[in-house]
Amino acid sequence: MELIKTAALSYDYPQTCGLDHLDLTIQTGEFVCLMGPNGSGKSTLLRILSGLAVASAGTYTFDGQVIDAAWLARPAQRQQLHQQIGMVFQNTDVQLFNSSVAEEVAFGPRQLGLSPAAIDQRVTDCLALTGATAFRDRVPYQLSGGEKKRVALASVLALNPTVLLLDEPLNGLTISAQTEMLALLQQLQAAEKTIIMASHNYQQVQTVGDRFIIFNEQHQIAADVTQAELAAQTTRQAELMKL
Ligand SMILES: Nc1ncnc2c1ncn2[C@@H]1O[C@H](COP(=O)(O)OP(=O)(O)OP(=O)(O)O)[C@@H](O)[C@H]1O
Repeated sequence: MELIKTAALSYDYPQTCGLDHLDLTIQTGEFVCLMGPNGSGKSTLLRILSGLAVASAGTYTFDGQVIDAAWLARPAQRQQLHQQIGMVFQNTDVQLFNSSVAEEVAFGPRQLGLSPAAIDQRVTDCLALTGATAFRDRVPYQLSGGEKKRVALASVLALNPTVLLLDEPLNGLTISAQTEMLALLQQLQAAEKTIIMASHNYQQVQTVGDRFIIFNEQHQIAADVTQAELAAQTTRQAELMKL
């Protein structure tokens, strides 16, 4: 099913272009890797898809609904989108603000009005899933970068979103933690989540992504290819290895 669609979507920052005329369609259950040089627009696209930013021109449609400034201005609608689309930020410090890890993960489910027992169950499950159970009583702010990533993912999963947006989720993780994170994302895809992940590390993600959307320095899509298509494009692969 067509879940996400953008048509001629552009985004302008005050002094620079963020995205230039993007046309893309993402189906439910796909595992999409966004790749490309620094500043090419990957984070900007994730911010628009999550509803944190609004396109300067063109349209963004999620699950048949056009998401624009007017639609997002209604708090109930914005909350509905944020429940369906979870985002793990590149800088996890911006999303961790509670006094303990357990509180951090409980925050979203509490906003949804779940019972204390149901909240506790979600916290326990999501911490176990992300390998963060040992940090349950720690202060999120004092965790290492890699530990913060797991807690951020746990807090996003606690809302049971259908789409997961991840901005460089492997940064700051050890090699074994990167492998665990990718295995977890594949497990989530198998549970019918749609995964959209920005990454620099082609070597790490080449076997997990179904599809690779590659940006160029002009903030446009340079290529939109399946894993098999990319595997046959040796020059492009060599370029991605250098990112
Ligand atoms: N808050 C901002 N204010 C002004 N310009 C910005 C801002 N954020 C991003 N940009 C600019 O928009 C363009 C796209 O940036 P974006 O962060 O989306 O790229 P990216 O592909 O995610 O980069 P990276 O790989 O370095 O994270 C860049 O030219 C960047 O300098």
